[in-house]
Amino acid sequence: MDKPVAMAPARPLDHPAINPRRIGVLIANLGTPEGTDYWSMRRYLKEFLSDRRVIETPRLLWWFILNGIILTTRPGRKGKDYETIWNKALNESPLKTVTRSQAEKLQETLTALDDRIVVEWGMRYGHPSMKAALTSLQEKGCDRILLVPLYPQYAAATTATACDKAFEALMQMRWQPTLRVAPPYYDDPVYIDAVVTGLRQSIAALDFEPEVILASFHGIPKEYLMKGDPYHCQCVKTWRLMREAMGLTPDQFMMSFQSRFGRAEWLQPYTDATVKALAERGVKRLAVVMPGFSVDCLETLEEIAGENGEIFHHHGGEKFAAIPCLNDSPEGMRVISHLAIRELQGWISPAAG
Ligand SMILES: C=CC1=C(C)c2cc3[nH]c(cc4nc(cc5[nH]c(cc1n2)c(C)c5CCC(=O)O)C(CCC(=O)O)=C4C)c(C)c3C=C
Ligand SMILES: [Fe+2]
Ligand SMILES: [Fe+2]
Repeated sequence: MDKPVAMAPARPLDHPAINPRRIGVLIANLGTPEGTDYWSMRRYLKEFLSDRRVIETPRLLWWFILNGIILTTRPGRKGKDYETIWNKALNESPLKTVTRSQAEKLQETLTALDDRIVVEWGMRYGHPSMKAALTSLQEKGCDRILLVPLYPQYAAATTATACDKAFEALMQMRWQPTLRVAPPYYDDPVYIDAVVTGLRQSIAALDFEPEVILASFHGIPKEYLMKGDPYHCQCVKTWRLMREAMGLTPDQFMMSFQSRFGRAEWLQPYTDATVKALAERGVKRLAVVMPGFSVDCLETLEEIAGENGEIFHHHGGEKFAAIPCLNDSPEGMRVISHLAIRELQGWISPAAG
């Protein structure tokens, strides 16, 4: 009789633990300072404005401008602006509070479809970092990860740099998860319907009917458009689709670019100049919607609701409204869930979604 063959154990006794296979979803946004004090602001601005995707000025020249002028004056000034919007209950900026809530709500929706899905949120600058979020997903056993940059319109300065940071984190991993990236959604019918529905609901709740609605998008330097960045064209398409859905003319539903930084020319028309010109032209009731921001932040709450509201009133305007972003509202979550479920196809059961 043959001797039984000794079977090698399936796994050596000191084999590292094997986690169950899960699927990760990482929602990513820009990032925000940890505090409003000088050093927190300086740390945030230094990381942000040292990014070559954001500032393309030659390195040596920019080093002197950044360290010599910007990082000495801007942290104090902008820290005061952040104080006006700060979430004092949680001691954090609204961008963080809302992004966390978006992740929690998305987790609930996706768990109902497939309990293997784990949702995390990460910031391109500051905390929680993209690396921390990706590592956490990996530690939870995710070998497939969907990255959803929460920018409806693609810009190298926002979407591409978030992807760079994610892939940079993957560079250090022995067992890299498979990474998928959700595309920009500037013309997605679900997104357009959500921003238009949100706009209609906000207008219905106002104590006035706007004569003009202005869609204000964050700007980028005009040079970036000339070099081939599609951001401008994607913003224009979002604006056109929203205008058509609202049934308004280009005079009733206008478009502009805000948040200019530095002395170079940025995409035009500028929001502050447009708001001023409208007030001077005799427009008394104005609403500003900011469809390029998935979350209310300094640029929507302080710059538009605060500064531009003042500009409008100062030049003769009477009623001004800054329309809230989609945030974690049912409409906002409808967009994020739609993107995630669509892009997860093939990883989750076809019936899901
Ligand atoms: C929505 C898309 C955004 C694009 C495009 C964008 C381009 C861009 N931004 C800067 C410089 C700054 N932006 C700042 C704040 C900020 N920017 C966005 C979004 C886009 N930026 C958001 C959501 C925020 C707010 C973050 C928050 O904490 O609430 C700031 C910091 C504030 C300040 O100092 O003014 C800077 C600086 C450039 C140069 C740029 C394109 C090249
Ligand atoms: Fe910005
Ligand atoms: Fe364009």
